[in-house]
Amino acid sequence: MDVRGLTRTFRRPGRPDRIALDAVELAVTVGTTHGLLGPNGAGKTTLCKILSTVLLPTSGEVRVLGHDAARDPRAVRSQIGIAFGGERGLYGRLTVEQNLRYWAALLGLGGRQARSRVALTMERFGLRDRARDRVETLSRGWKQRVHLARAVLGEPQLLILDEPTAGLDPVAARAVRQIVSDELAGTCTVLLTTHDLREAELLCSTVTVMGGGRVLAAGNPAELALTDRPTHTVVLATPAPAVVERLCASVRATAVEVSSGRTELRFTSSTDLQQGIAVLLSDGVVGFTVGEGSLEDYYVDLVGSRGVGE
Ligand SMILES: Nc1ncnc2c1ncn2[C@@H]1O[C@H](COP(=O)(O)OP(=O)(O)OP(=O)(O)O)[C@@H](O)[C@H]1O
Repeated sequence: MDVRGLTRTFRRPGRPDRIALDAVELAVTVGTTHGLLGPNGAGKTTLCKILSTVLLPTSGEVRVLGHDAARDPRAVRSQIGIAFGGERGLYGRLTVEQNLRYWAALLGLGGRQARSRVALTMERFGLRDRARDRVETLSRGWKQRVHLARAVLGEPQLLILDEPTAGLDPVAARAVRQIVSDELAGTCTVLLTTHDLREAELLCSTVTVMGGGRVLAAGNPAELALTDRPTHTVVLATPAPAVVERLCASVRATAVEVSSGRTELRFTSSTDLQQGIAVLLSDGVVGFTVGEGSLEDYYVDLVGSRGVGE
């Protein structure tokens, strides 16, 4: 997938145009899982809609699986699967199996081929015991599985997942993430939008952070997490200003007040971290948690400093 200089402007009668995408560049390697991150209004959904040929770009080049998405939308459509989540696209009165059979028919599959494809997909997504349940009776987590199953029925080469775990409880979210990592990753290219940065770290080999319609950063999540940032952090459970002062005088560390009464010590090497912990323990401070640089910290610094949230 290759996006160059992509711009999308929405005309709004009586009001100034809204530039949803502004000179966006995106390159995703075939067979990998790529995360699209960014605050509300960043342009993620607009970009997904253009990639899936639902929306035309205003200008720029969009190549999906070797085809021009604007000029040759049919070729793109036949090779992609989309899961937008929520209630959209599922028929509540039909059972899980009927929904999938219906989609198989729309894909042009018939008879034995449709039956076996649907059965296999239900098996892969843990839906076999729910096959006869009406979709309207399922919880959001199970509905999301049906969405994913529906999206892969046509054996797409590119799968676009728009916030696949949004609104799910932690157990259901983990089950969906497991399906993405165990069943989908590696079988096709996956483009996933999410606000859950831990999820992006777990599932994506590369991410693009968007803000205000532009690309703010792109790369491997673990590498981004450490860009211009501390490698390790120690958060103290209770204030200990005298100890923190002593520690910062003898070890390469910076102390940041992250919330009232909560101090975070930031280290840029594991040697400094070890020395810092030794100072804390020798002063009798045992209430602290050690963390590593996270994508979330990086994201909050990046997006916060640009003021690109809605
Ligand atoms: N049909 C439309 N008409 C006018 N403006 C639109 C339209 N669709 C999207 N926008 C605007 O384009 C910008 C990008 O919206 P988009 O939905 O792509 O953001 P997003 O990153 O997906 O946000 P979220 O995380 O909330 O889903 C927003 O300012 C939005 O208000």
